[in-house]
Amino acid sequence: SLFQGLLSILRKLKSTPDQEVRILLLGLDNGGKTTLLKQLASEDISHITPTQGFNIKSVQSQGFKLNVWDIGGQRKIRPYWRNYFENTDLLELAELLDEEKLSGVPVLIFANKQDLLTAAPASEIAEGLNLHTIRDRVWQIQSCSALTGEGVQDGMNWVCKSVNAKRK
Ligand SMILES: Nc1nc2c(ncn2[C@@H]2O[C@H](COP(=O)(O)OP(=O)(O)OP(=O)(O)O)[C@@H](O)[C@H]2O)c(=O)[nH]1
Ligand SMILES: [Mg+2]
Repeated sequence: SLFQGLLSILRKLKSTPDQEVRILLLGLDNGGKTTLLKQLASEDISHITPTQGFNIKSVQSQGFKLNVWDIGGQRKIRPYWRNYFENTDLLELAELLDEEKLSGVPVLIFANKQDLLTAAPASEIAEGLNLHTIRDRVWQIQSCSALTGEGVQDGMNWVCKSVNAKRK
């Protein structure tokens, strides 16, 4: 299928040169991943529909080429995540952290939609996800609004800083 073709291309892209950073944007549907990615690339965010597969976008930041993979989060798409990781369900952060192929990879959690009064604050999300128990890698939680762009670049700056530190 087209999807399998895409996956095989993505697998070939796996070896990433030094100045390039591969970022997986994972999360449940409607979380704002695509909006965040488009905001990052300074693209129009007014006509975004649920992602039926992948979006890949490259953005330059701090001398890095960030190759961001935005993967659809709808329940019917989530099973495909495992094609990439060759693992079963990866619905939980804990499972992602256990994934051998992602060992030591810095983790950034975006607490998105902070422009909404009903949004859970980052501190609450950090507690709910037990982030303080993560000891095997650097992690960060970043409040943001993909709608206004607030916090998005700050999050990516942290990513660049962490990748830099890891490669030195
Ligand atoms: N208020 C508010 N709405 C947002 C924000 N970010 C995204 N949205 C809205 O949330 C909805 C879903 O956004 P998407 O970017 O499509 O979400 P997604 O995570 O890519 O969803 P899937 O592709 O289905 O996995 C859209 O209506 C966005 O406009 C935000 O920071 N604030
Ligand atoms: Mg999307």
